Amino acid sequence: MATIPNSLVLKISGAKIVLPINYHSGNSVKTKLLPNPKTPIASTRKTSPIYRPANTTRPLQQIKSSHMAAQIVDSADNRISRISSSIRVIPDFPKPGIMFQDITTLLLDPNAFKDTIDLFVERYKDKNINVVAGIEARGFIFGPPIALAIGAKFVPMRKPKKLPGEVISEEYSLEYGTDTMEMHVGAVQAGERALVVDDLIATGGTLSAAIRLLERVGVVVVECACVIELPELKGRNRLGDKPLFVLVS
Ligand SMILES: O=P(O)(O)OC[C@H]1O[C@H](OP(=O)(O)OP(=O)(O)O)[C@H](O)[C@@H]1O
Ligand SMILES: Nc1ncnc2[nH]cnc12
Repeated sequence: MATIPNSLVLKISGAKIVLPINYHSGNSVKTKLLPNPKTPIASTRKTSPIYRPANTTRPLQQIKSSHMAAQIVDSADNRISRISSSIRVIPDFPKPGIMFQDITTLLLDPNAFKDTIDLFVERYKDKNINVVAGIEARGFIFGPPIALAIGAKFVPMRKPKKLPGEVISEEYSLEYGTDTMEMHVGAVQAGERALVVDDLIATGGTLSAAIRLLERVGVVVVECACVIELPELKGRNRLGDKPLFVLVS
């Protein structure tokens, strides 16, 4: 059986350089090793939304629409374009027709990851926030560094049957079916001020469940923050009067 190479070895001036080879095919993603996002790759984020035909494209759009409440990211801030271009889009994952916004390539680029956290910290450091509520799973990546930097506690909002203590739960609707989010009883106190963090808002069902869960116990939800918004899905309409701050849409 033929062996498929997983790296390319170059010798330049006596130095040996090993370059990983990435394999992509159809809707099964066979990535041996993810590329450094600084390396130009065809699938780097040039289009955004999912849940629309995988062959439609539109130019990258940064945050500047007036209808987006309280969004003061300077569109001239080139950190936003670096963050945007470090997010990889995988067509047809996890199923045909979906353009999956893959933030793992952003995490491979320490500058883009740091810029992402810095932009959130700059926005929230003086907002008297006591709680950063992070949504499983990808909200657990961005939430904790923000919480540490602004001096807030981190509270995980988890999928069912993951938290060992007593929980309160909130059911929410997905595009197909329902899911449940849980939070430990006693993790937050009435009157505390929370920021809800996730990587992405699509239909808004997940963030709206997190808001309900926190408000049920008297927490003030100051804002929701995501790296990515899929605006076509109008998820922010499900957040009621809660402001949503996003870096890339
Ligand atoms: O706005 P919505 O339509 O509710 O979708 C957004 C949610 O979907 C993704 O999580 P997913 O449910 O795929 O879970 P995962 O992070 O554990 O993969 C994403 O990380 C958000 O949490
Ligand atoms: N298009 C998408 N990419 C990544 N995560 C998602 N969650 C919901 N839609 C998504």
